[in-house]
Amino acid sequence: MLLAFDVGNTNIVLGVYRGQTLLNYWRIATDKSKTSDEYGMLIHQLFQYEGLSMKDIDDVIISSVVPPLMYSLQHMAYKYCKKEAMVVGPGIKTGMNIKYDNPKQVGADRIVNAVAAYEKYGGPLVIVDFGTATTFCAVSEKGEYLGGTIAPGIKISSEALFQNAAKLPRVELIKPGHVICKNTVSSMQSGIIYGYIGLVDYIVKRMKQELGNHPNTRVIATGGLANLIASESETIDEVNGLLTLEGLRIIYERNKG
Ligand SMILES: Nc1ncnc2c1ncn2[C@@H]1O[C@H](COP(=O)(O)OP(=O)(O)O)[C@@H](O)[C@H]1O
Ligand SMILES: CC(C)(COP(=O)(O)O)[C@@H](O)C(=O)NCCC(=O)O
Ligand SMILES: [K+]
Repeated sequence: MLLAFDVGNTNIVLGVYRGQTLLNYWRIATDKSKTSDEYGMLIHQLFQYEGLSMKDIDDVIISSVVPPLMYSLQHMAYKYCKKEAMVVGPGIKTGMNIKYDNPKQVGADRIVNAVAAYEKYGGPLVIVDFGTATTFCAVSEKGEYLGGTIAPGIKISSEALFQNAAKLPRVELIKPGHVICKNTVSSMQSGIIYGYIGLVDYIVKRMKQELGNHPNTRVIATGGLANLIASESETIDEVNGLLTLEGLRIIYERNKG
């Protein structure tokens, strides 16, 4: 079995594959203060609950955009799975030509998403990942990673309103159904969610233009808050919440000894 980790700034998504089949996946909080033993025990319990054993893990792959957590997770893999983790980064074949000024600068999660989406849907592609930040990535018809856009995430945008304006409360991220709102909470919900739908559709439209208005450009959304926006966005074709785990499995296959 393969144990795959997608370490984001808010959540770690981990999944277990037997061959190409995803047996289970879980979402746990990203906590920079947790030790390798704490992660080991947490994962041990998640496994146990599903009748799985960490002793059956043959390989571990990690993609992370949170460098301070790498030591704990790598050490956890070593101690509890007896495996050296494969880490998405320099030296790993992704099969994708990265056209960033400095390819090492691109977040590993963005490349992993692009690999999975290109494998599944072909190019050209736009991938939108609604995480702590919202990232947009463009992939060419030939499968080159062309670059993209990084915007403040939905949750952190709404937290910023709450934290910086004394009379604005923390609000639940639900759609109020209209934009002429008659109270503070729905006015904020409208600004955050409908504002965000506008942001997404505008960036995607511009990205499609820069991709040459190719008629077959597909737009795939992923990440914790994808469904909230995708349901009213005019540009998102499909939500695939498991894109990052799928990309990790594919990259593992391309690099295993
Ligand atoms: N299933 C879910 N339903 C609603 N919100 C979610 C869900 N999963 C994650 N979130 C929220 O979505 C945001 C982004 O989550 P995630 O995609 O895990 O981010 P990251 O990859 O940056 O860790 C977070 O604010 C998180 O609280
Ligand atoms: C843009 C990100 C913060 C998104 O991370 P996430 O929201 O998934 O936690 C991450 O991909 C990152 O740190 N990227 C490095 C900068 C870049 O991609 O150009
Ligand atoms: K992510």
